[in-house]
Amino acid sequence: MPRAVRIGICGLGTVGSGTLNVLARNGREVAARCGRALVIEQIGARRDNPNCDTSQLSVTRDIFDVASNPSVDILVELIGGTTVAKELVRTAIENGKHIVTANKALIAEHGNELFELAAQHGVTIAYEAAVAGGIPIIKSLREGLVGNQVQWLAGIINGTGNYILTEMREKGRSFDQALAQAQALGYAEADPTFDVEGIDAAHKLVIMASLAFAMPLAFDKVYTEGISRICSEDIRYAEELGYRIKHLGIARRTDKGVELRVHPTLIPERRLIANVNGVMNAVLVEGDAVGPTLYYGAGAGDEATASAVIADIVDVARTLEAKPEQRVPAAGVALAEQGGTQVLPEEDVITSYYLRIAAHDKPGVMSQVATICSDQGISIEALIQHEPVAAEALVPVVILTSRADEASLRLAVSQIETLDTVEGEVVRIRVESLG
Ligand SMILES: NC(=O)c1ccc[n+]([C@@H]2O[C@H](COP(=O)([O-])OP(=O)(O)OC[C@H]3O[C@@H](n4cnc5c(N)ncnc54)[C@H](O)[C@@H]3O)[C@@H](O)[C@H]2O)c1
Ligand SMILES: N[C@@H](CCO)C(=O)O
Ligand code: NA
Repeated sequence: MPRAVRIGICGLGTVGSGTLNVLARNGREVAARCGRALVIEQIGARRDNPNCDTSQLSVTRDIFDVASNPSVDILVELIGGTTVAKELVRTAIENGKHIVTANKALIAEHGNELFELAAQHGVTIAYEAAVAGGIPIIKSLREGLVGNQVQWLAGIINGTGNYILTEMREKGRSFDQALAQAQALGYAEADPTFDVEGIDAAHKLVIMASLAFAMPLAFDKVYTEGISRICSEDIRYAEELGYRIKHLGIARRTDKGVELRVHPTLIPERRLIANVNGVMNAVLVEGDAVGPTLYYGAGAGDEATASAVIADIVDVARTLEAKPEQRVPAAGVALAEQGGTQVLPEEDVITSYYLRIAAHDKPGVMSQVATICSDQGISIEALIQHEPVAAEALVPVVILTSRADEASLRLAVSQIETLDTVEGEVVRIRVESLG
């Protein structure tokens, strides 16, 4: 029997406490599967967490004690953020420790540099919990789909955002009420604007894209749009047209580069992914050999995320004595084998659009809108016009367009907004068939 693997856990919040609790419950079976004992050598936590029991464990208030503890083999970083966390991970790597992290911000923004450092020191960085919580999507992309050229992937990869959209649609809750609930349940980031403005999803998207397309992490190149401007009437009108609004991260291989985008999206309601609700996440991956595959599960929460953290601990533990080149590379390929980061400019992305126009109830509006669209090569595929709620009130006109490039659509929208018969900004949301 190989010697026990010694684990140091930094951060005892939602995920840290969840990890301790799952290990306390399932540790024996996990160790049996791993083929070696798992010992929690040290915990680094600012304060005790009443949700877990550390009375039998060695706890330090200084997380850097864990990074320099010669008895720790694997440092599990669960503090979040990109400043102290980066310093902690760098220090631990320089001290020869393997890293397990749930921190997508850290990997997305500093992964290129940290992978390089880890390679120099012959250690690995595992980050399954960083994307889609408990769903083993990193392992699927990096190992299960290794025989494929991934064509595209699309995912609901922020549990908080999906929870908010679901609560708004199903229970008529306000955006703010639903967000407060997601925070109380431990789903939201320390700064919840990361969730609602799409930053967290962008972090996760680039991590998946780097694995799917063997490219360096390119967080600064993701087009990012959040859900904070989605209102309940758009959710309702989308339903009338047979669609659901979901916040998607999409990465697609094209001849001109890789599309990397996060934005609210109308999806046909018959698609499985359109029916992924609450905190659940789902990622669709289209491989050239396998075809479409779908991964579904809890994208956030203490024990669901702990499931991924523990899977990583076991992966690292199983290859603790292996030579670095015998391990699955953290980036999916050796860093020298990564291709370029040619990302398609947003102006060139082609999709259909949902447009909502607030129009005065006067003859001729529709023909003016149709002419503007047709001048840009855009046709109108569906249209619904609602009754004004009161005499003189504005009429919501909802349009689904044909596929158009972003630049043409922008031009059409700006012309529609200048019409005398139209008030305010046109609401526009991309539409994807995902078929
Ligand atoms: N909550 C989830 O569902 C979830 C899911 C997947 C990934 N993540 C990621 O996991 C990480 C942790 O998230 P969380 O939800 O557990 O956050 P959290 O805020 O609940 O926990 C973080 C803990 O780290 C501690 N901490 C921060 N800086 C510290 C320092 N310098 N020294 C000692 N302790 C320090 C905090 O006091 C807190 O207890 C983040 O990177 C997050 O993005 C969270
Ligand atoms: N805040 C994140 C946690 C999981 O990464 C979410 O809501 O999806
Ligand atoms: Na995961």
